[in-house]
Amino acid sequence: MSTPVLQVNDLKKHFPLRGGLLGGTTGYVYAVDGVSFDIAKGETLSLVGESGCGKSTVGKAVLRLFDITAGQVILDGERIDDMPSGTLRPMRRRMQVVFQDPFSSLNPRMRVRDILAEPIRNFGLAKDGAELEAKVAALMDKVRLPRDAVNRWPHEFSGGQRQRIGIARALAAEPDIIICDEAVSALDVSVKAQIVNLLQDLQKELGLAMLFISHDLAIVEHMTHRVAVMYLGKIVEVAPKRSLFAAPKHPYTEALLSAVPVPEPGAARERIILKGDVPSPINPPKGCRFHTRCPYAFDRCRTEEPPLRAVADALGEGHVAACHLHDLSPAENPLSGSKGAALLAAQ
Ligand SMILES: Nc1ncnc2c1ncn2[C@@H]1O[C@H](COP(=O)(O)OP(=O)(O)OP(=O)(O)O)[C@@H](O)[C@H]1O
Repeated sequence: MSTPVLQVNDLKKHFPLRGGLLGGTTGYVYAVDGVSFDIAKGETLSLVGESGCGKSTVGKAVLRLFDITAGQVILDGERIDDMPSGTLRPMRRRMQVVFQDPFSSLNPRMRVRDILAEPIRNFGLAKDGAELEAKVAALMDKVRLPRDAVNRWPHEFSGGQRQRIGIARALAAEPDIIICDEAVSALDVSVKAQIVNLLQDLQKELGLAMLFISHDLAIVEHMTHRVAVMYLGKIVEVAPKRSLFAAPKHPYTEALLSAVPVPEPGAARERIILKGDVPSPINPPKGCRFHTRCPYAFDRCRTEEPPLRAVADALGEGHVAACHLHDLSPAENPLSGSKGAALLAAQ
C-alpha cells in the first residue's frame, strides 16, 4: 500500500487554563486527546461532531498553527510536528486550508489576481510573469469564475464566489492535501451544494487528499469517502461513508445520524434525543466519555475506556468504533447491524 498523504498518530492538544492570583496553570482543556487517522491520495476523510468536540483543533494542529502536546503529524512519510520552521516552509505549501468565512479570509485590499498570485510567487511556482498570468487564469477556470474577474476586489463577489476564490488560492500553492474547516457552513443551501460539487470535482481531477471538517452530516454524506466521528476530544468511530450511514457502530454516531433527514419517506430514521449537554473538556468523564449521555451505557462504560478497534460490518472492511457494546452478543447489542441493513434495503 502506498504511504498515506497524511498520518496523524495519537495527537493530543491540551490548552492550559490560567488563573489564580499568580496566573499559573490551574488545569487543561483536553481539546484533542489521542486522535489517530490517515488520509490517502485522492481520498476525502470527513471529521464530524458537535461544536467544541475538537475538530478545528485537529485541523489547526495538522497545519501546525500551534505546537501540539503529544503525538505525531506525518505528511507524505515525514514528521512535521517537530520540524523546525525553516524545513517546514516547503511542507506548508503542500497543505492548504479553506476556512469557513469567505468574507474575512480574503484580504479586502488585494485584487483577485494578487490574492492568487501571492502563493505562486511565494513558493516560486512560476518562472516568469507570463507563466504566473497563465497559472492565475487556469485557477479561475478551475473554480469556474470568469477570467476577467481577476481585476475585481473581494467585496464585489457573493459569498459563494468568494469561497471559490478561497479554493483557488488554496490550489495556487499546488498542495497535496486541502483542509476544509467548515468551508461551506456559512453559505446558503443552494450555494453550499455548488461548492461541495466543485470541491468534489477538483479533488477527483487533481487527485488531492482532503480533510473535510464539518458539523453537518448531511453535507458530508454527499462528498466523502470515509467519516471519522469525534466526541469530546476523541474519535469514537471511523468507517467508509456507506457503512457509517447505513450501520453506525457507535451510539453517538447513531444519535447524530438520527437527526439527518432521509429523502425516502419509507427510510425515515427514528430521532434519538440525547440527554444532557456535552460535558466539559476540562474535566471529561471517566471510562467512555460518552457514557453520561449514552442510551445504552452499562457499568463497564463508566469505568473502562473502550479502545478504538475493528468491528464486524456486513457492508465491508475498515469499520472501527470505540464501544463496549461490541463485546456483547449480537442479540444483546443494539448496534449489531439490523437497523442498518433495514435502512440499506429501503434505499
Ligand atoms: N486557544 C484555545 N485555548 C483554550 N481552549 C481552546 C482553544 N481553542 C479551542 N479551545 C477549546 O477546545 C475545545 C475544542 O475546540 P474546537 O474549536 O477544536 O472544537 P470544534 O469541534 O471545532 O467546534 P467549533 O466547530 O465550534 O469550532 C473547545 O472546548 C474549545 O473551547
